[in-house]
Amino acid sequence: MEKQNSATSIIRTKSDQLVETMAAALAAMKSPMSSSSEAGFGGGPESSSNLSRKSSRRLAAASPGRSIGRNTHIRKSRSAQMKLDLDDLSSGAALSRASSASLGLSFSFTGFTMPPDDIADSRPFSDDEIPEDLEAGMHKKKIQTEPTIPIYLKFTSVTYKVVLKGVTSTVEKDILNGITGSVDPGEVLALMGPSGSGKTTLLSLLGGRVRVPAPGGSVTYNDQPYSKLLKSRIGFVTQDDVLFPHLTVKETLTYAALLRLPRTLTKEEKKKRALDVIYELGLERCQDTMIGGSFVRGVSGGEKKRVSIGNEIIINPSLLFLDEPTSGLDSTTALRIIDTLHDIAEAGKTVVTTIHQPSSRLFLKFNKLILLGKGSLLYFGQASEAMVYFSSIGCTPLIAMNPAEFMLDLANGNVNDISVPSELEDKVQMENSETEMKGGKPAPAVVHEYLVEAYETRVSESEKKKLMDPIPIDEKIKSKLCSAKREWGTNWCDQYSILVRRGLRERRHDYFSWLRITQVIATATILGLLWWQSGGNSSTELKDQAGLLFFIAVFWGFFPVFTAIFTFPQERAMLSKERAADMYRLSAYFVARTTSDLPLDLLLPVVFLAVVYFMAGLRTDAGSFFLTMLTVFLCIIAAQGLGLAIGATLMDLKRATTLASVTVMTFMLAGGYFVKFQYSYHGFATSRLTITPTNFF
Ligand SMILES: Nc1ncnc2c1ncn2[C@@H]1O[C@H](COP(=O)(O)OP(=O)(O)OP(=O)(O)O)[C@@H](O)[C@H]1O
Repeated sequence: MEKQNSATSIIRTKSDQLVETMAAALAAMKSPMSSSSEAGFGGGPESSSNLSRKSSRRLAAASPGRSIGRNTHIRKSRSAQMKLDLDDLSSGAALSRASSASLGLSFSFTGFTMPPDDIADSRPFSDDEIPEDLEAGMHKKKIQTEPTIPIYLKFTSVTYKVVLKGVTSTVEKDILNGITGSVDPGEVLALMGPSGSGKTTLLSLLGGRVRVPAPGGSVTYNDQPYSKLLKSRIGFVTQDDVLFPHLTVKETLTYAALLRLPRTLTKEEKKKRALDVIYELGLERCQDTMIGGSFVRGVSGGEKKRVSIGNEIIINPSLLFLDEPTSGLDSTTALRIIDTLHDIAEAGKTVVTTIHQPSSRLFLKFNKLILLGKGSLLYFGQASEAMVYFSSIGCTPLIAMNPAEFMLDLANGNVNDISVPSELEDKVQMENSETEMKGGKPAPAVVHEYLVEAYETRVSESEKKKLMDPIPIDEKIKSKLCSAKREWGTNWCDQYSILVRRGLRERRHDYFSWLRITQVIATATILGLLWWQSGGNSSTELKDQAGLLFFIAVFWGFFPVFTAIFTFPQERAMLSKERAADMYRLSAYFVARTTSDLPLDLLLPVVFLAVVYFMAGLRTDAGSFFLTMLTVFLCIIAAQGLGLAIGATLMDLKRATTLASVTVMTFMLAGGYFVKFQYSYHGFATSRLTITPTNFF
């Protein structure tokens, strides 16, 4: 009681809170071992789980109600600070929680309501005192998301192999060896492990992104196998941000909303949803900035990642998968993203994310954890109990370490600063050289084998049994997941028109690129000067004009084939991402992509011909000019169609380039033959050469 009173007095003023936080930091720094044990390190497994239970109780207490007003995250931070008690003061986690709460991105999926007393208490603080959240912005609005069907994800003994074809032989490579686990709505499951341990493969399998070859084991969603109907309930954020570089943040999210949201919503409502997501993810300050790419400077890495997340949460998915959402980001931005995920989960969604090397603050935010090593399961369970488990099998850190770092070291077989069980030490002494590394430590392979075996014998079976338990969900809701019809967000025509508009916006810079325009005008002018007023009736003059026509045919055969051939291979990643999310019909995409470039692709030849035709002094009547133009158009359409077809068939840049070269050579030959034909057909009878469709056919 006394403790509580003193805690209350401590939290009255802001400066007191700072002192408190500093005290916790000092305490944590002074005794690393003790603080580490409190945060869940080897020495104090109990305290680890206590701590995590405490923090989750706090989160649970904070969730109901969920009213979001101005400066939600400020309130959250104040509220979190106010809830510090003396027990927490001595713990490193108190510092972690206080700071994470004060930095945290408030997300209205969860909402956050301060008890009335807290609100009253918070008045003395002025908003000016709180530094503005520069990266994430302030979050003021609450997304009105419809309730989604909760999805319980279970996976048992998931195995996955690939066949590697060599020159002389084929080998099977095991990527995943019997991975079992589960995650419920409201939870965040983290898949952790060293590089190449199989995190992305497992995530892709769980997200239904890897279908061939069929994996072993079973993956169920509310006890049902994967079906295409789930696509609209699953959000999948890939490791690389697959976004159009020339669209702005707002355009990206608006087009996603227009294509993905159900027909029941009006266009205006869909646009509003996009804006809401922008505010929710703190992207309002960069909403009109281009995404950017290799050649265009755009939004920052953290903002790009948030746009990718926004692209998926816009559909209000029941299940959200993320592949390394924090890689390449600083720890504060990473923390904000994980906070966002946490908030999404609290709104009843199921979240699965891979993570490379989380800070201890991040690590504490995960509900469940899967630790993988070389494709095998080293741990599955509550993240807060992972340290308890490893200490129970005799592995504890010898120095203060971030729990994630400790586990990754273990998964890599690096036990330099880790105490290993006597059983493993004995093994090293008995078997000697092959199993022993420098300094008497066991070799990584031995450590890996020990960890896999330990998990198999101590935990695996009981976890598998737990997965047999029925999920606490109504049969009606369960059946709803399977009975729903696959529905497109919009009809074919709307999909077509949205894709055309999006294509025009994305490529507006290409169309009006001065480089391209200058290239065409400069070529036309040079040709015009070389063939300046070349008209005449002599055979030499006609041969001369034949050369010009050959050049025009090759130029307008070459140009479109090369641009068209790369169209589909270049958008391959985007196409597969969007098709995997059932955003539109394949036919709508192909027709839109094929036709959207055409008007602007036909504009340049008009400019080109207007310059060359009159400079070279070809036949000057309108009929001849327009027929020549029509012939060039037909040439372009044919070349473009061919280029698109090749690109679409191959979907591979390297092969497409080879085929493009072959096609261009063919065009050159065809152009040569065409001019030769013209020449011999007209002979010396015509005074001027003109390409006309009649001659062409
Ligand atoms: N189709 C494939 N063909 C050959 N090897 C593959 C294939 N898919 C995955 N692998 C291999 O499987 C292993 C696991 O790959 P995965 O991408 O899942 O690892 P990861 O844990 O996500 O790695 P990272 O953290 O570096 O992204 C790697 O060694 C990878 O080379």
